[in-house]
Amino acid sequence: MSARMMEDGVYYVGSQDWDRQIFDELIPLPQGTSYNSYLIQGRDNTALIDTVDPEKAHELLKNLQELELKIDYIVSNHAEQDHSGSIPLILEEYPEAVVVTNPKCKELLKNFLFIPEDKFKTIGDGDKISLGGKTLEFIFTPWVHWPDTMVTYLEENKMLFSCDFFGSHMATSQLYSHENEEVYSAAKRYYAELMMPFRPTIKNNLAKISKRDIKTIAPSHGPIYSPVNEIINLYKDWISDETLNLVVIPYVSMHGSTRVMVDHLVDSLIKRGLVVKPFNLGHMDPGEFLMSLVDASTLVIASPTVLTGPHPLTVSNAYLINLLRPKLKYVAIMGSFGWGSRMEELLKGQLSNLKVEYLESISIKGLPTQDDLEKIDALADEILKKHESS
Ligand SMILES: Cc1cc2nc3c(=O)[nH]c(=O)nc-3n(C[C@H](O)[C@H](O)[C@H](O)COP(=O)(O)O)c2cc1C
Repeated sequence: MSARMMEDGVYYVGSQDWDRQIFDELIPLPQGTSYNSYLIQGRDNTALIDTVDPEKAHELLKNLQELELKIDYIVSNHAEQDHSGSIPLILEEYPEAVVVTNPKCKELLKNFLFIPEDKFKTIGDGDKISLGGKTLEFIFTPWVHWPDTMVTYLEENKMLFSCDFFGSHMATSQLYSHENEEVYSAAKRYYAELMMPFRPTIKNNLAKISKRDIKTIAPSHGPIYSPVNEIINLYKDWISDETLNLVVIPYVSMHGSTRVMVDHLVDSLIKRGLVVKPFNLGHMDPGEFLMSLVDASTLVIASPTVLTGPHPLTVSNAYLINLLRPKLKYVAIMGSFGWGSRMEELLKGQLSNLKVEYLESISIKGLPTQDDLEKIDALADEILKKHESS
């Protein structure tokens, strides 16, 4: 994508990555992604806000060359390489530029990219730099999602350059959220995959940045938000303690017995008026699964026993759930085994970060009998009771 003027003296100079399919070797990208970089031209000085993934450095450079401007400052909001990785190249091309960042980000940039000490201008929380008619304020937002994360506020334009905060993985020719409503679902996916563990710090930092009058939020991935109310309200909702009347059931079944249990539970919950989302861990979109955990009240993990413990797919997903710390209220474990199992004990040990109430587990030898199915109905009754009371 070529450089695009957003407002007088503010340009989009980033890159759309239409082809990228996976991020961090972990997160599938059904809509690609973008690395957003912005150029702000003041009367006296020019600042580049973040760069792009090194894979796309040539596009950033082309966009900057089109504009034929000098660069005095490269503001680095966050040291992760998808934003900072092209800084060394930009420093080579624009040797007069200095990297403006906070002390934590500076240390990381030195470690990741070998940027020399004399290339930095270190700023503190709330510090400002005037470019001449354009004033940049730096607001530290630690742990959204790394210790170094900060945002940059352009006072005159009421624009917040939020880096990963409010980001979405989406390649699109439509630069603004009002042109592409899909951004809100992509932003929820991004929140679920990256931001969910940082709910408490997001809460504080949202309050901190909300003290500014913000007309536009320009993140470093995905479309730009203008107006900003909808994304801010969605974030408030996601980080709140409120959960929905939703039961999420990740399951695995090798020979069908656990599957019979899951199918019965799904029917039983639907009959009781609950919303249910089953996910076959062997065939699911992990992003959809994690999005469902943003709002769910109850998680029921269903797995057969394999070599005394849960199936390895269950183990890896339980590990991820524990890291992401969704705001679940209730968890139940169920599954089929052959002769002896430690699945319940091992899974509970894996989920130690979750502040949840455990409902009674259901372990069944082989294929469920009529009695076993009644136990599953009793679990559905219990879930309904819990949801009604909370
Ligand atoms: C590779 C493998 C290892 C197993 N290990 C155990 C075990 O350690 N303990 C046990 O009780 N059952 C074990 N089983 C038996 C399964 O737990 C049992 O067949 C169960 O009913 C499978 O549920 P499913 O039909 O949902 O796959 C094992 C099965 C397989 C295929």
